[in-house]
Amino acid sequence: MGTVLVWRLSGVLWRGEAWGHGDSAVWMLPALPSLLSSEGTWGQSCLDPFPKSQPAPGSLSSSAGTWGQPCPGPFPRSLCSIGGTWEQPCLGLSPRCQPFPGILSCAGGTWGQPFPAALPRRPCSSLVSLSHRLVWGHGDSPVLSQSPRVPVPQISVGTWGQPFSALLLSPGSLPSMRSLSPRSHCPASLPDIPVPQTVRAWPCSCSPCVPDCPCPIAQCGDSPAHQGHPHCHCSLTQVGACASHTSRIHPQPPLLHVPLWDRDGIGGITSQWKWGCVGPPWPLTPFILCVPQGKVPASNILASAPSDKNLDAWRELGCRTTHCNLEVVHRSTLVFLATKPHILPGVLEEIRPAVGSHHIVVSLVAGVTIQTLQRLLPPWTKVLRIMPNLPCVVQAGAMVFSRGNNAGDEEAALLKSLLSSCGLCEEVPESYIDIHTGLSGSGVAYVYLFAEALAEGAVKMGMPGALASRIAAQTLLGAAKMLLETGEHPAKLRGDVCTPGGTTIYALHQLEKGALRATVMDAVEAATNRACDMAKD
Ligand SMILES: NC(=O)C1=CN([C@@H]2O[C@H](COP(=O)(O)OP(=O)(O)OC[C@H]3O[C@@H](n4cnc5c(N)ncnc54)[C@H](O)[C@@H]3O)[C@@H](O)[C@H]2O)C=CC1
Ligand SMILES: O=C(O)[C@@H]1CCC=N1
Repeated sequence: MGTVLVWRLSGVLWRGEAWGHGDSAVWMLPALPSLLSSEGTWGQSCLDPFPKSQPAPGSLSSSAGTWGQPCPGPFPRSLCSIGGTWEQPCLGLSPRCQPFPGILSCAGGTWGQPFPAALPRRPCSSLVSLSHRLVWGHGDSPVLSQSPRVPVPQISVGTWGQPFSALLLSPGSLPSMRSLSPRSHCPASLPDIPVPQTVRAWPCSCSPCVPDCPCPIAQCGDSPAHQGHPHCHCSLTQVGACASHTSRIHPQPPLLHVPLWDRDGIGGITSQWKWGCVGPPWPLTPFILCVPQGKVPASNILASAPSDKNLDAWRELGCRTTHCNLEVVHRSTLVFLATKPHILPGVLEEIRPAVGSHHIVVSLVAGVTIQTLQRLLPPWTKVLRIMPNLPCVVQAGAMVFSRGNNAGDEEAALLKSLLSSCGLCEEVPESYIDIHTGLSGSGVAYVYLFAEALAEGAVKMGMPGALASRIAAQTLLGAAKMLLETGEHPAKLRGDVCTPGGTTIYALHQLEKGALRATVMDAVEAATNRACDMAKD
């Protein structure tokens, strides 16, 4: 339990209860909405440099002291996160704070227990929005289970590395731990999360050490993208030759030897292939997953979502479903991410500990860049980003995709081969993906609007609505088919329709007066910009 203390803050004397652990002693001031440390705010961006000594006698939680006891010595830079326990001095590198909220005790560790794996070294996050989740802030990571050893007096809403909210809950109002856990839906039989078991130097090529290495990323260790970079061929000997590398630690991918897939060459997928889909919209994803084409048996597809809303429809197709995202990752090798964009970071944080080097993760989430996906997933993850459109459902879709650092020709060819049955599928530079979203992913909706308007015009002139809709759709289909089959520019085909002085040119005149062309261009631009902006949200 914390100690009751009087503390001077900004010239005002406060009586508060002090408690804390990890990088900072924390002064919990009942009168204030946040947890304040003497040199900062709990959970806010770390002070840099971090104070090396405790600010006052009676402060808490040093490596040598215990919770709630005065600190007998200098404050350590941080408590242990690699190779030791929370309440022992750090044995290795320690991050100052975790950027990702909600990671459970650093991928598998428990409160007061040794951590099984290295933690990612990343800068502290700046002040960002609150997580929706309730967490215990502790040490370098939020912890979702109550420590039996440390009677933390309060829980607050927030996450490590992020500001705590004004709300402090009393112990009596604590929700049950089960409801706090993102894994609460997971079956008890779920295998252990395969966290990396070893920590050793990863072959790397910091430019000061190995200037001729083709790896383009200079800042080894500080850049997640560097770790396991496919173009990095330096040997461990070279790494060892570099004094500045000896202290660098890179996580290794989990040592899993799961057969990837049985196939007869690229694209010859057999029924062994295991697909997973986290956050499945209906009906787009199952059709992208080739269920109707029989490329992948429905029973090999496992989809997860928190509610049954969309899952019912998946089950009707014969797919398996679960409410546990981790289960999808555990049981699949190809994992599609298809949640709404704002949900995705939380989902990545949840599945991250289970992602191994055998997984191929394909995101179809609009606006979320490969860089973001790679940052939020382990450094060895093979990431691809794809943007489909709704007509994939009738095998007349238009898709583009790009690959991340670890995805090679094989993964790209595999994806293309599988998804080609849903329509056009092209690999493009990533910068085209947002444009494709504006042109085609969203573009389908503009065309539907146009189809609706065509039909309504006909209804206004006296045609029954159902017939008008069918004719409008057939008109669009035929016009699109001619574009594709003749290869002509649309302006040429439009000219072919216009009889001089006839009906079409009168209609086109009206459309030009309504600025149809400029409006549609504006629409594509708006959707593209929105996709770019979503990446920054
Ligand atoms: N609808 C379309 O035509 C296209 C959609 N997309 C992308 O597909 C994604 C889904 O879009 P919508 O069609 O609006 O989807 P939706 O709302 O139909 O589906 C989202 C799914 O995510 C599930 N979900 C919510 N929270 C979750 C969690 N924590 N874990 C796992 N699943 C969770 C929901 O239950 C739902 O099944 C978006 O990222 C969008 O950008 C991409 C291209 C086209
Ligand atoms: O409206 C959206 O954000 C998604 C992306 C493309 C189509 N629908």
